[in-house]
This record gives sequence, C-alpha cells and structure tokens, in this order.
Amino acid sequence: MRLDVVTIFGEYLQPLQLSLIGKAQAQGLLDVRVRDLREHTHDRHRTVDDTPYGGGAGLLMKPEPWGEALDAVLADPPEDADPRGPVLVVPSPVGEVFTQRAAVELAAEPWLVFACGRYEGIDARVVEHYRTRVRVREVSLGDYVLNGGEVAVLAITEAVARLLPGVIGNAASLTEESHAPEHDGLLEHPAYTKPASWRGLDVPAVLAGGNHAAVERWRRDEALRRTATRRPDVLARLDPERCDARDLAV
Ligand SMILES: OB(O)c1ccc2cc[nH]c2c1
Repeated sequence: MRLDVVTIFGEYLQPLQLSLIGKAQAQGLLDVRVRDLREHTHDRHRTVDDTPYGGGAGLLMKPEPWGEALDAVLADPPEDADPRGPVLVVPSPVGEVFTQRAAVELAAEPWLVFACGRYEGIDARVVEHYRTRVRVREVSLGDYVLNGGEVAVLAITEAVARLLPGVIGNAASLTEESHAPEHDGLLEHPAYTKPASWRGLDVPAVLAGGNHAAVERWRRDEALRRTATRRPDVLARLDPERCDARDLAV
C-alpha cells in the first residue's frame, strides 16, 4: 500500500517510522511518503493560510497550495493504483466517524492520500474540487476536535496498516478483537492470564476448565453483555440472522 500524506508538520508523522508500521515499511508492505504543503507555495513567506470570507475567528488554509500539492501527488501514482485513483482521506471534525469497518474498507485500497488540515481547516473548494476527480472521505476520530489532521492520520494509518497481510505477526488475533467483523463488531470479552488468583481475584473457572464449547459460549456472552452495557449503539447493529437464541438471552 502506498500512503501519501500532505502536511505542514511532517515531523508529526515520524511515529510511522516506529514499531510495526516502521517494520512494514522496511518490508515493503507500506510506502509512506510525507509531502510538505509549503513546497507548493511561491511567496517569500511560504503562505498557506488566510482570513475567512464572511469573517470569523482564525485562519483557513488557502486552496491554491492544496491544489498544486494534490495534483503533484496524483501525477505520481503507484504501479498498482486503482483505475479510480486513490481515496483522498481528509481528517475533519465534520467527517464520518472513523470505524473498524472504514479501516477494513481503506485497507483494501492500494493507494491512500491524506490531506492534513491545520488552523480552522481547508478552504471547502478543495474537497469540492477533488470529489470530481477521486473518491474523497472526510473522516473524524470522534466527537472532539484536534488542532489538525496529523494525529488523526497516525490513528487511521495504524488501524488500516495493521490489517494488511504480513504486518501483524499473528493475523488470527485480528479476528478476535473488539469491532472485528468476524465477531459481529462486538466489544471483546474480558481476557485473563496467569496467575489464576491475583489480589483475591480469580480467573473465571470456565476458562481453565478445558471445555472449549463452554469457553466460547462464555466469551460470546461476555462480549454481548459488555457491548449491551457500554455500546448499545453497536449492539443495535447486530445482524439478528447471526444470532442464536442463546445470544438473545443475554
Ligand atoms: O479533530 B479533527 O479530526 C481535525 C482534523 C483536521 C483539522 C484541521 C484543523 N483542525 C482540525 C481538526
């Protein structure tokens, strides 16, 4: 997978050189290219922002540098690019809330381009223009506001890259995590390791009993119970076709 990140704060993306994501780059599973938006300014101060039409607090990012920067990225496609071009991911408080389903969808793409806004955001015409040329997804990490898109890109990149074959050593673990489609998107059940008793707290006996069917039932029940109490919105999305009577009894 090729990832292009356009930003004025390239150093924010340094964590992508670490750990599993850094190793994935070294293995050729990921090709991350961080591009400086200011390379696409032409004034002495390398200006990327200006005051908003209609007034209001703060500054907005000008469309011209973004147009030049994104055009340069699109002019340099990877060999395996989709005929539709990349998905342009624009972190934004007004975007769709990022979910594991979106991570799975983006992990299927050969090429992602991230546009990291700063200040009060990017002139609206940039997204409007590029929607006519590529698939655009405005994405929010949740109902809170960051100072820019870079932190969101780190989170999205980690969630997506870990799904790529070869990035996570034990790929089977991906299917057992919270929000995994294989477990209907439920929250993960409680997990325990040795010792069997710790500060007066014992591991549930069923988990040490050796009855695998009972363990699976307990884990499903606990996942349903946790999801029902903490994320009823997730439970509401559960496909009844994939539930048996015991699920519904929880
Ligand atoms: O919270 B966010 O997802 C987010 C994303 C981009 C920008 C640009 C300026 N503030 C931002 C906030």
